[in-house]
Amino acid sequence: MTYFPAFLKFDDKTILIVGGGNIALEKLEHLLNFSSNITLIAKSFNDKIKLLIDEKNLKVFQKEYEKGDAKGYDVVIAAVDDFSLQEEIYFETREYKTLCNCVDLQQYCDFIFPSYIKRGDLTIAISTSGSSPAFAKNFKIFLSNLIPVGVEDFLKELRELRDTMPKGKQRMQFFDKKVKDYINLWEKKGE
Ligand SMILES: C[C@@]1(CC(=O)O)C2=NC(=C\c3[nH]c(c(CCC(=O)O)c3CC(=O)O)Cc3[nH]c(c(CC(=O)O)c3CCC(=O)O)/C=C3\N/C(=C\2)[C@@H](CCC(=O)O)[C@]3(C)CC(=O)O)/[C@H]1CCC(=O)O
Ligand SMILES: NC(=O)c1ccc[n+]([C@@H]2O[C@H](COP(=O)([O-])OP(=O)(O)OC[C@H]3O[C@@H](n4cnc5c(N)ncnc54)[C@H](O)[C@@H]3O)[C@@H](O)[C@H]2O)c1
Repeated sequence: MTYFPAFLKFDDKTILIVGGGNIALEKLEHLLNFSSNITLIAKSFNDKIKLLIDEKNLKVFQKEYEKGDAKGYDVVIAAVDDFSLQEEIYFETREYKTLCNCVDLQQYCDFIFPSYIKRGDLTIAISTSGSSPAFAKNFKIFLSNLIPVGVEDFLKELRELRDTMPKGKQRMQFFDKKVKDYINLWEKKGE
């Protein structure tokens, strides 16, 4: 199975994470970079996730998951250590047209989490389609070391110019050259 790579608008989505362990924490940390409208349900929460929940002032329900709890959310992450509950949550979300991610059951994922690098407006997302999350993570580290310091400032400059210059062929050629020059210079620095 290959996935369509897309960058989704998450800041207006309501997100539910079911689970309060290490994996729920990992998913929460990623999601907080893109949304703050996150609710959590779990029988228990570990200390690290509790700290983050308090710091970000998130909505929390310490309880056993019950059918119906996922209703009304745009996105649900089933991050519990219980495969049958993950499956149950997935089939429940079919009724609501909610996007679901089950941390152990890839066949029950509408989307999967990539490994990603974020430097200002530059985001590089890496997926192995689930073949090897360890590869995705380590390849991210490898790529991170290749990205020049200050790329976020260069992107800021490009955005400002793009907002002020009129659209058209000339602008397209200008940016193509400017970016090629930047990349050539950075390649030379790496020699
Ligand atoms: C990228 C990353 C993002 C994140 O978690 O946010 C992510 N997993 C990461 C780490 C990681 N996960 C696992 C290991 C142990 C080594 C190994 O197994 O390789 C390590 C490495 C480590 O932790 O060192 C174990 C694991 N992962 C999944 C299963 C279930 C299964 O395979 O059935 C099991 C087995 C559990 C077990 O063995 O019992 C499933 C998924 N994990 C995914 C994403 C999705 C596919 C991504 C892709 O490849 O495209 C997918 C399908 C669903 C999803 O989670 O959305 C994050 C790196 C973040 C970073 O640092 O950059
Ligand atoms: N997708 C990934 O990236 C990835 C990586 C490693 C592990 N995993 C899988 O993630 C799962 C979770 O791992 P973990 O380390 O976070 O486990 P954990 O034991 O630390 O946490 C499990 C959480 O689920 C909650 N929970 C369990 N049953 C519940 C219920 N009925 N209602 C409400 N909450 C309930 C517990 O209270 C706890 O907070 C494991 O099954 C593991 O195989 C996924």
